[in-house]
Amino acid sequence: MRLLSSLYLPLKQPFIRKRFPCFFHSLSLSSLFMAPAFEDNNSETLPSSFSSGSDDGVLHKSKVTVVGSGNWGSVASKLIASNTLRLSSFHDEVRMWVFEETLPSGEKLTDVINRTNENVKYLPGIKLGKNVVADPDLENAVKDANMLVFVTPHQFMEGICKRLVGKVNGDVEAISLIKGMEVKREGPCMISTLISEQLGVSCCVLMGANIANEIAVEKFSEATVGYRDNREIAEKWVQLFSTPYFMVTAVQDVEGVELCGTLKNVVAIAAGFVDGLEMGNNTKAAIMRIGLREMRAFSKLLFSSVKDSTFFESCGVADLITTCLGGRNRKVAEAFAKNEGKRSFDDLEAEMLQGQKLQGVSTAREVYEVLSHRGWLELFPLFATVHEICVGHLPPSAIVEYSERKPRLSLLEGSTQYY
Ligand SMILES: NC(=O)C1=CN([C@@H]2O[C@H](COP(=O)(O)OP(=O)(O)OC[C@H]3O[C@@H](n4cnc5c(N)ncnc54)[C@H](O)[C@@H]3O)[C@@H](O)[C@H]2O)C=CC1
Ligand SMILES: O=C(CO)COP(=O)(O)O
Repeated sequence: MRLLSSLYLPLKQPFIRKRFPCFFHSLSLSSLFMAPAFEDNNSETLPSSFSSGSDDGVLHKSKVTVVGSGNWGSVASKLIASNTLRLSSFHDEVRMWVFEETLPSGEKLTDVINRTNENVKYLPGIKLGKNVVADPDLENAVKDANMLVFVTPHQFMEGICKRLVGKVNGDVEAISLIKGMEVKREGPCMISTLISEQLGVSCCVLMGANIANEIAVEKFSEATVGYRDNREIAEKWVQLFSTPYFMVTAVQDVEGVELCGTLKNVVAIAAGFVDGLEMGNNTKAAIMRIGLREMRAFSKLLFSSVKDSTFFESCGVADLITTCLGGRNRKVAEAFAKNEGKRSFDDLEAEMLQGQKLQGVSTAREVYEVLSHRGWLELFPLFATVHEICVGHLPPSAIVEYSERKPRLSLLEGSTQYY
């Protein structure tokens, strides 16, 4: 923790010291040996307006609503709520929209969250902060907000956006924490684009190596905000999420950041197959390496603006690693392979995740649709094979057999055109 935090000292120190004096009291490590961490021009950490204390004397307070209350949605609400209490530029209250459900006790989830200050279903044992107010009414939850944080499983976002058309304030800024995409007749559509287009708002993204249960107990992690052109807004999102144990960096590459978060879930499914078949660490590392290459190639084919350096941020290689080691996609894919594909992902998801949702299986299907439609299947053997295994066209063991398909492999390995 001390070592990781010191990575940020040269740029973040003034702000962090001002806000969290106790945390930094004991930090005195020289950061000299960390210098390479700042050589990358793609990373833009907190700028001066942020570090000079922009919360002081601000006339207009921002009101935050979190749309979503699953595992990550609840942790995001906790992070945000700790900051809105501290920073005078935000209203204290954080409204959290809850997809209402009745618990086995007969009580409504929303009532229990508001009574106990805990999301007993999706994040049991963690206090969210007394200023988090659960609200089952979507329109009511967003009506006064000017900062909207979207964090639901991606398959529900189209419906949510439709319900919100014309219901959000004119001055709203949005951010998506959602890892996934939609595929429409016109082609792939990132969730941040869906939000922007449907609601007429600008939308940043926040992705990273962020297994929610670890952040819930305040274990150190990093995250990446991706923004399009408005750096001030990106600063505000960084401010809203940053804590001593959650270090946020902003990069000007929305598509790159969002595609990293989206595509790593497909690679995590592949890693789970490898684990289920007990193929060992070397095989898993090979899958991760090839997966990272396909992530980068796919992203750059879709958006030429995507930056290579984004793949070295938390949203890139770090998220890939953590998800392939400890994520839900990996875990359920492991069980799928152990059962030799005889039990469906839907079944296993319901049994193992108790209401939490996988994103990797549907993302593999969505990616496959894009690959088929554009004639790119041969270029992305890992992505294609993951989908074919998920739908039962290939056995889980095919996850390493694809490399024997010589034309595919030679394209993947030899091509400089796409990499
Ligand atoms: N859990 C994690 O560790 C992380 C998750 N994410 C991403 O965050 C996004 C949200 O995931 P989680 O918060 O973990 O959710 P989750 O998978 O824990 O929970 C599922 C959520 O979906 C809701 N839901 C069920 N049916 C619905 C419907 N018809 N309409 C709307 N909502 C419905 C449930 O009420 C619940 O809040 C996903 O894209 C995920 O990839 C990103 C980083 C970490
Ligand atoms: O996105 C995640 C970690 O950054 C969580 O991944 P899983 O959905 O596979 O748990």
